[in-house]
Amino acid sequence: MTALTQAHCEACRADAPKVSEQELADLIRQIPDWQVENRDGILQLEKVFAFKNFAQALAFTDAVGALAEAEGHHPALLTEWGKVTVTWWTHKIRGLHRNDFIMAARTDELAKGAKERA
Ligand SMILES: C[C@H](O)[C@H](O)[C@H]1CNC2=NC(N)=NC(=O)C2=N1
Repeated sequence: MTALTQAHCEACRADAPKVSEQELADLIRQIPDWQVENRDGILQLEKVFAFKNFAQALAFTDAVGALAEAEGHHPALLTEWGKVTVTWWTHKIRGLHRNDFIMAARTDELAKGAKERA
């Protein structure tokens, strides 16, 4: 299986299966800093990224947005002075798909790059 950071999203269909409990347990271990949130029965992956100021937070937001557009899979983004909250889930299936874990891992890669450029 391709490492999450090297993987790409598959086109997600409304009848795609959510990750099983076992898959969730295996996948969350690969992105240990992310929290699994349950919002109205919808499982989501969430992480807060810290930055020196708003400009860096905004630049990271733009980078995540570009990744989302490239992969056709989009997060919720809350951009504030010095921090960005990123939330991934698959709207079509109202839950978590492997795509969400791929995008969380690739979001971490972008954050590393953002901090190095700081
Ligand atoms: C038509 C478009 O490709 C779909 O609506 C995509 C867009 N981006 C998406 N992003 C996420 N997170 N979940 C989806 O179900 C989804 N569907």
